[in-house]
Amino acid sequence: MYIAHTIAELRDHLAAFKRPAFVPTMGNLHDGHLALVKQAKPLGDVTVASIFVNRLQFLPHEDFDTYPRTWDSDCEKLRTAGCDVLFAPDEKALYPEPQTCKVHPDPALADILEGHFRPGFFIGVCTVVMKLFQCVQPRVAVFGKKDYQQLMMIRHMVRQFALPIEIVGSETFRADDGLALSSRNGYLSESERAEAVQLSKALKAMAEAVRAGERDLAAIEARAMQMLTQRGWQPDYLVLRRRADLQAPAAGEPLVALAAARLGSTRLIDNLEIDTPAS
Ligand SMILES: Nc1ncnc2c1ncn2[C@@H]1O[C@H](COP(=O)(O)OP(=O)(O)OP(=O)(O)O)[C@@H](O)[C@H]1O
Ligand SMILES: CC(C)(CO)[C@@H](O)C(=O)[O-]
Ligand code: BAL
Repeated sequence: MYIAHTIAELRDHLAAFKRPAFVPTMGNLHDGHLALVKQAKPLGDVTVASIFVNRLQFLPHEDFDTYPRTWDSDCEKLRTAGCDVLFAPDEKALYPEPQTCKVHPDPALADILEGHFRPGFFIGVCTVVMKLFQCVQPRVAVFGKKDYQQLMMIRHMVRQFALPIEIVGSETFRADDGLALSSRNGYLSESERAEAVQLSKALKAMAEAVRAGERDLAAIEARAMQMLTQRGWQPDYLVLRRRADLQAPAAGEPLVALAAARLGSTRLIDNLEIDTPAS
């Protein structure tokens, strides 16, 4: 696996290829990330991953400084997964001057849910992804559905700027008990880790209620909220939205249940696409 630490090194190396398939990450890699790399492999003539903890998408009180950085094991995992190129710039290499020119994504999608609770988050994400896209110039890029709104945001950005990049969404990789794998799961204590499964259970209960034909979506959301709150969680949101734009659904529209909640000091997100439309 070739490791590029600068944009120049990356461009020199990738000049020999026509169809890079790209997986951007913030490192501390787990099997969910590796599934993305394996999915990317047959889609291009070279598989590129990036590791960059992007300061622009963290609020001042968030975990930028403590975000787990596990360089040696990340490299080993990427090699084993068959990654060909790792782009791992430091902040000076990717942002040699303050990044004052930013991508401002559509507020209708960027300012709700994650964007509401993490103001500016999607400006930071879209700006770094746009920049990484300029560096790698991929033909295809793979993102996880675990970060559902992020995937939608990137698809929208790519469409609006007519970027010649196919965006592939990869199914959420879960632990045996149903917890979505996430780097931030590493912050959980042993007892919190056992409790963490309740987030996906709350989403499943919402999906079951929709499947059973319950029409009052607000009541379904309120029950899920109460269930987690009673167990000591602090939910930011637990909602049923239409898949097209994550707005309030009307009858007959395909749904997705989305959640973000804090367990102790760890904030987890998850979501579930629901086969049955709103009734
Ligand atoms: N369990 C998972 N299944 C599928 N894709 C995932 C999973 N976890 C992360 N990804 C995807 O991997 C890419 C990089 O994500 P990132 O490095 O932020 O990992 P993360 O585990 O989501 O970290 P965090 O805990 O900080 O949210 C994103 O496209 C993300 O959606
Ligand atoms: C897409 C991304 C790598 C941008 O920093 C990050 O938001 C992530 O890891 O999901
Ligand atoms: N996994 C999305 C990146 C973030 O939470 O900062």
